[in-house]
Amino acid sequence: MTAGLHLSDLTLRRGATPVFDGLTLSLTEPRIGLVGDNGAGKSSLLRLLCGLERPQAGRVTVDGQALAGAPLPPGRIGLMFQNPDEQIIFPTVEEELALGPQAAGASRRDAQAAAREALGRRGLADWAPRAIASLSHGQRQFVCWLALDLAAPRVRLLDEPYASLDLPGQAWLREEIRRAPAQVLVSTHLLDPVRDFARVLWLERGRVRADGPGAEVCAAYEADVAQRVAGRSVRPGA
Ligand SMILES: Nc1ncnc2c1ncn2[C@@H]1O[C@H](COP(=O)(O)OP(=O)(O)OP(=O)(O)O)[C@@H](O)[C@H]1O
Repeated sequence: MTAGLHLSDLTLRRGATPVFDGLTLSLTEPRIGLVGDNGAGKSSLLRLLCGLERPQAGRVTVDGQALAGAPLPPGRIGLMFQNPDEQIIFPTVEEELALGPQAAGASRRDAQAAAREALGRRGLADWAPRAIASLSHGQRQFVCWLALDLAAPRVRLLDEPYASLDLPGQAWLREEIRRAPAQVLVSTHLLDPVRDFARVLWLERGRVRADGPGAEVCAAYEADVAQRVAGRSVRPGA
């Protein structure tokens, strides 16, 4: 088995818009960051890696198994969506968190107990019966992370998980990611959470502009943005 995520010669188009054209990557490091401007292709890459998006050409394998065709065994790979409302399907926190353990074979009762235990361990016991609709956007992002943690896939893909989190929430999630017994890929516009990652990819219009240690790649991206700002050549989603 070839452990990790491998993309070979991948082409993705959306209508007339080319997103990736012949992208080849091997992603095996335990922590990988994805940075880049709006529209660079970060979400598309994560969606391809978990099979939510099908390429027009090329191949994606997860731990040696091709994504096309049969679904992956449960527990292999999971996505924390950029928008929590696209991820959450149940009306209460406890029900949502119980989904992962139930899918892995736990009884409803044991799954709900696991959900309460996970919340209690984090000082959030009172969240169990709460209606999702009563939570803020950032609080829903916590729920999405906890749901992924309880589902415990070997690979976790996080799409802008810091987007709505306050400073304590960002610190909390960084620590959760640090301790997670899984390979974690994080797409983010906040660079600090990935600066110390062994590997960060800077995507630019569907291509890898830089690939290397987080500190170096983040500094290069910041320098490029500073140069564009100084040259008045910034525009949204460049
Ligand atoms: N639903 C869609 N329909 C058509 N084109 C899309 C759709 N979603 C994204 N795209 C296009 O695909 C390309 C890659 O978008 P993607 O969402 O992957 O970028 P991103 O790097 O995640 O951006 P952001 O930082 O804004 O989340 C862009 O050109 C974008 O306009």
